[in-house]
Amino acid sequence: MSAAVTVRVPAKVNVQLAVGAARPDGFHDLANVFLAVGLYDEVTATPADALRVTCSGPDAAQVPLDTTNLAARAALALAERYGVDPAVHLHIAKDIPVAGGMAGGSADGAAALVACDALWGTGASRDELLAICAELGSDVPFSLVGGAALGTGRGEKLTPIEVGGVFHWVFAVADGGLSTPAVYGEFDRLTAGTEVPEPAASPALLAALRSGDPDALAAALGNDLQPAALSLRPSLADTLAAGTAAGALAALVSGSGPTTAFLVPDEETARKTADALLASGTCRDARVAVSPAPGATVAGR
Ligand SMILES: C[C@](O)(CO)[C@H](O)COP(=O)(O)OP(=O)(O)OC[C@H]1O[C@@H](n2ccc(N)nc2=O)[C@H](O)[C@@H]1O
Ligand SMILES: Nc1ncnc2c1ncn2[C@@H]1O[C@H](COP(=O)(O)OP(=O)(O)OP(=O)(O)O)[C@@H](O)[C@H]1O
Repeated sequence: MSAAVTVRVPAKVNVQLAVGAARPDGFHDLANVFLAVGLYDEVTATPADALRVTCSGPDAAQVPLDTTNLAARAALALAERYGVDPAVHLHIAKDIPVAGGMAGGSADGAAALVACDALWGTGASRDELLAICAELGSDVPFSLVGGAALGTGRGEKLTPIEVGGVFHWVFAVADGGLSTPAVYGEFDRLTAGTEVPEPAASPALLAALRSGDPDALAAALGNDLQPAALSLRPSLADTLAAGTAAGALAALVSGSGPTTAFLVPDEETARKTADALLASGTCRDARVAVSPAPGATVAGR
């Protein structure tokens, strides 16, 4: 057995993000329908003299390498809970857009947790790992489980959702990121003085996922953070329009943005839509991916 563990972990898109009013703790109750998509980071954990994080990939310069990195925080949380020395080198091979609303940091947190658990033989149960994930961030538990799930509470309480087929997506990567707290703050500003309804999962959306029917899913997609992301980054409207004109069934902001997501009927339309988005000059990159994708999985050791 080699003394290194590599874990592959997917990005996510929120096919429904229903946001309630701000809670006293500053978080928002959600009905958050997560779908894991096949864009992956890989985290490799290797024994070392001290905790160290490195990162490779086109966006690596934007990733913090100190203990604010969610991968480092995951290793520290696991080590503390099981009385292990957290001396580990975590290398992140980053392919998920950074600060793009696709849970890239959360993915690395979940992957590091699974990798360190395997490396250290802590024997943590799935529920114990999920509890650590929830402490690290609202999106982290979903990065661990993957597939599709409804997240309630602040998004950390998961119920698996059945998906009856493969969905094809294009993701337009924007220049620069958007801060998740800033987008929730803008949601609060835009909804101030209005009655924000209790968030609830859409039965039509759940049925569309179950049936695997992309037209039905296109009709049911929704993101309550989209007006806030567009308010902070008005140019995203041009990206949404370019993807729709290129033949996407539906277009929406991915989570807190600024990545935009385009649901397309098949692989060929995905490639054409990605080409058209790039040619439109309204995004920095366009990535093709399928869903659902498996959660954090040991890929090699
Ligand atoms: C937008 C989404 O990506 C959709 O899945 C998530 O709701 C964000 O999840 P995340 O990045 O894991 O967020 P966390 O690290 O838990 O919280 C960061 C900040 O986002 C805001 N936040 C997050 C989750 C939530 N349900 N309500 C919130 O208001 C809070 O200001 C919080 O301080
Ligand atoms: N491993 C990591 N990879 C990327 N960013 C990280 C990581 N750890 C911490 N961060 C910090 O988190 C911020 C948000 O990055 P991330 O890529 O997770 O955003 P996001 O995809 O918009 O998150 P979410 O969709 O969960 O709201 C970054 O600007 C960075 O400072």
